[in-house]
Amino acid sequence: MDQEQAQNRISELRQQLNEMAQAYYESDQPIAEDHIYDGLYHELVGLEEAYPDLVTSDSITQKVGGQVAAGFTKIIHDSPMLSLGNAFNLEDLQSFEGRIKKLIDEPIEYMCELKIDGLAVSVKYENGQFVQGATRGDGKVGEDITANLKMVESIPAKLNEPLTMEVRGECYMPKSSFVRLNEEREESGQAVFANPRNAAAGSLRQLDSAVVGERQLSTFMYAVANQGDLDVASQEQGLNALDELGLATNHERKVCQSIDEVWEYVQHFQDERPNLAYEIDGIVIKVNNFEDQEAIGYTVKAPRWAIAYKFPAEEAET
Ligand SMILES: NC(=O)c1cc2c(N)ncc(C(N)=O)c2s1
Repeated sequence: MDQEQAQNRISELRQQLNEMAQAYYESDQPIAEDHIYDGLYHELVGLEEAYPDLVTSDSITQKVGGQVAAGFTKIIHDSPMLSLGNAFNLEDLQSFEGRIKKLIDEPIEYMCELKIDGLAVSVKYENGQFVQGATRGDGKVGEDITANLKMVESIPAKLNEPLTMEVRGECYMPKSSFVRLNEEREESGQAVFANPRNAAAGSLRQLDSAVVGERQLSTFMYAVANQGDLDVASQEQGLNALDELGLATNHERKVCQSIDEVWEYVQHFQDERPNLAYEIDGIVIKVNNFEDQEAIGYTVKAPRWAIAYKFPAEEAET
């Protein structure tokens, strides 16, 4: 089923379910057997999970007992969750370095990290306790998914140190969990997810956090938004500190001394991609030293000291 077919079926289901609900809740004259209503409702929930872009706040699945559920409360991020500029070849990476060298005299060290194909999340700790989880949203305003992120095992409820800080990372569904989930959905006649990223997004948008617990989601944390109590001078030190605190980071990272070395890393993981337990869609390359990052600065929507190398789209499997 493609997105258009899904949209049509979703509209049909919403129309039918709204009529049934109105008859049931408002005129107390059910016009359909409960099991018919439940079947249609179950199909709609499955379709909306598989196509999170088609969920609308007025959908009956967002209502509890007849009125629109609060859904997720909005969270204004303390600092914006920025996007990344893109590079598509070695020349783009060399141009990236050229721009930086105009601003920084001494030799530049890069940190290369796998670009995880999931959902960006913000996780806040106060005195070491997990207190709030949010989606990226539009970068400035996200959704409070604290209850859902509490169900993600790799996000510790308590850090190894009583620190107050905000950490950001990617929540993803491992490939094996994605395959198993789609097999289960296929068997129960529900729409399958197109890819692990949609499956993670669909799961984290669930109002019922128990569902999240069944989905084997995981995370790789990759940035400290406000260093708070953390005393680190580089991305490398920052990630090592997150490891020591008990947070999950991705260990395929590498400090590189030149763009040529970055390019070798990029080529290696372009080949390694099918063997990873999770989907990646590129490599994130960052200036390692935090003082250099501050000197290089930001554009309106992205850091100048980082870039995302995007892998070419995979050939369709023949
Ligand atoms: N939009 C962003 O800033 C980022 C997005 C991602 C991503 N999807 N995966 C890994 C990293 C990383 N290791 O920094 C980043 S950074």
